[in-house]
Amino acid sequence: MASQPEGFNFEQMHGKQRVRVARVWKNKEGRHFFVEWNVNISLLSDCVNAYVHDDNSDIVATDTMKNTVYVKAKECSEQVSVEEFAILLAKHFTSFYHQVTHAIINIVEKPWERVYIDGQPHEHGFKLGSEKHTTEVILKKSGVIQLTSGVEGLALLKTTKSGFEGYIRDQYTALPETRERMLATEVTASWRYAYESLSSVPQKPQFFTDRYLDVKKDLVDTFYGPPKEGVYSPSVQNTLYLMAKSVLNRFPDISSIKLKMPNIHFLPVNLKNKDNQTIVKFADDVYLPTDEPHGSIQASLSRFWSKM
Ligand SMILES: O=c1[nH]c(=O)c2[nH]c(=O)[nH]c2[nH]1
Repeated sequence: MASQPEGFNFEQMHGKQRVRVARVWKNKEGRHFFVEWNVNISLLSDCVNAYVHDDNSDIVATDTMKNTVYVKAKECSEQVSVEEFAILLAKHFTSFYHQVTHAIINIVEKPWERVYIDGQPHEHGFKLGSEKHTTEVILKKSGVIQLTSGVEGLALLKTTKSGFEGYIRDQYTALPETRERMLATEVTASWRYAYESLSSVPQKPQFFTDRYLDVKKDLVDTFYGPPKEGVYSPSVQNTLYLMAKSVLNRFPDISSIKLKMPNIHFLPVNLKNKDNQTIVKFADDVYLPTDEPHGSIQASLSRFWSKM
């Protein structure tokens, strides 16, 4: 929220970060459903008087914001997706408080998954998976919405069908060109939905959870290619682009996608002993895994116009 106290340009917002909540739902058959969320709230309201004077009368206390997360979780009698929960919080803050003009809600869902015992789904047992489902909702009082979903920590690796050739070679270059290498990354993706107003957001229960799983599958399938033959990657850049393009081609209600794909290096191992005899000669088999330094490659792709 921008304002001009005492002739200055001034921007401010306040909120509560890292509000952790877990919620259990039980169906009639006795099956339990479980989520754990880490919620970040930022509210924009005209509370310049709190900064400039000692007048807090326009402030929603951040402690109140924290309590609201638990009240709203309690009120969700049916299971909701992380996107739906972010939207209902944003709706609450922008409608309940006349002072609040915008709400920004970010949530990261911890990847608890139902456990399977001897192939059978457990009724109330969960284990921690790997990648995390994220969302961001920016809602204005008018109902104008920006809805983004994403995935964090999606670790992917393939042991062949990757190379890197034809790059600038100069006196600083040591890297040999190759058509045979390991390709490993940890994808962070966020995609923006084209829904522009609260009233156009799909209401179907679990719509956004299904969409999250479908987008993730599309990203993963494009990275690997078909199970038998795979697909050759000439660079992380090209693979990233194909992944982003595939998502936009498949999902008309997604208007843009941003991908971060660090190039996590596995270094070939070649070892000589003290007498200069080779004891390990690399043949695309023994690697030194590293996590730093790593290449950092990121891009975003968006439509010129919405397909919806
Ligand atoms: O796919 C790659 N992209 C790069 O930009 C790069 N740079 C590098 O050293 N190795 C690679 N690999």
